[in-house]
Amino acid sequence: MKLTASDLQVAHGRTQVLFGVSLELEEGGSCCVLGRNGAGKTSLMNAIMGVLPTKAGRVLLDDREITSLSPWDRVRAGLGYAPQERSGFGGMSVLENLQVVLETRRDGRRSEIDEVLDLFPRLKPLLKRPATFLSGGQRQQLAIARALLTKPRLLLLDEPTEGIQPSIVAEIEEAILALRDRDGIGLLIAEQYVEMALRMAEDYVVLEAGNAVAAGRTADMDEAAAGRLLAI
Ligand SMILES: Nc1ncnc2c1ncn2[C@@H]1O[C@H](COP(=O)(O)OP(=O)(O)OP(=O)(O)O)[C@@H](O)[C@H]1O
Repeated sequence: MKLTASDLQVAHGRTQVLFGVSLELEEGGSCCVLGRNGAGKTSLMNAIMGVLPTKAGRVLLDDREITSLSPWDRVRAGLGYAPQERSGFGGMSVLENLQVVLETRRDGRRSEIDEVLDLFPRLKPLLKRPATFLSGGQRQQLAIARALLTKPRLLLLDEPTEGIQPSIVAEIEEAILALRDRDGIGLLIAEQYVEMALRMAEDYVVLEAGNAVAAGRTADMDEAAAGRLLAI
């Protein structure tokens, strides 16, 4: 499923935060949205998901315009989202958090929960634990697992390893790469660090103050120039 975002403009109240951002992601492709704090990465993800209204611009999945669809209809159209706040229901157990997502689908099979747990085995002994008592890394794994249970063809991940201890970061990266390379799921990843982008994505876009200021293939990235754009 191809994603096309063209000329997106987004405002929080009267403060405009995206000034016409475009990006394209081919079926099964992977793209990293790089930018320092406040550059607009989360706003871009939220606009693509329909969580945040757009002032102007369009979002297409293949040739279908989804700009006016609700977030839920975008999920049904094939987008999955693990947001930065790693939402989920804190008072509910890990298993219940997975079950409620599965139950939103008519064709959900119980075995799908086992499949996502195989990807994140660290969650297996924690199934009865309320989500609120998970560590940051475990909550991120739960957030990605929940997104996967919507059966996305394209997964949006907002800073999936931010603030997480290094040993779990490696596990999360490994799982994300398996989704890309084994399952062919497209990836759009918001990220602050160039090294992560180089490992996880074929394409990149750099946002600065709500504008896309550089883009290309990560293999051809001028790391020094990208680093300067991201330096505080
Ligand atoms: N709810 C809001 N109301 C007003 N301004 C907001 C709101 N959310 C974000 N902003 C502002 O919009 C701009 C872009 O924020 P956004 O969260 O999209 O950036 P980001 O690149 O994801 O940053 P971070 O890495 O800190 O998450 C920032 O200037 C931020 O202060």
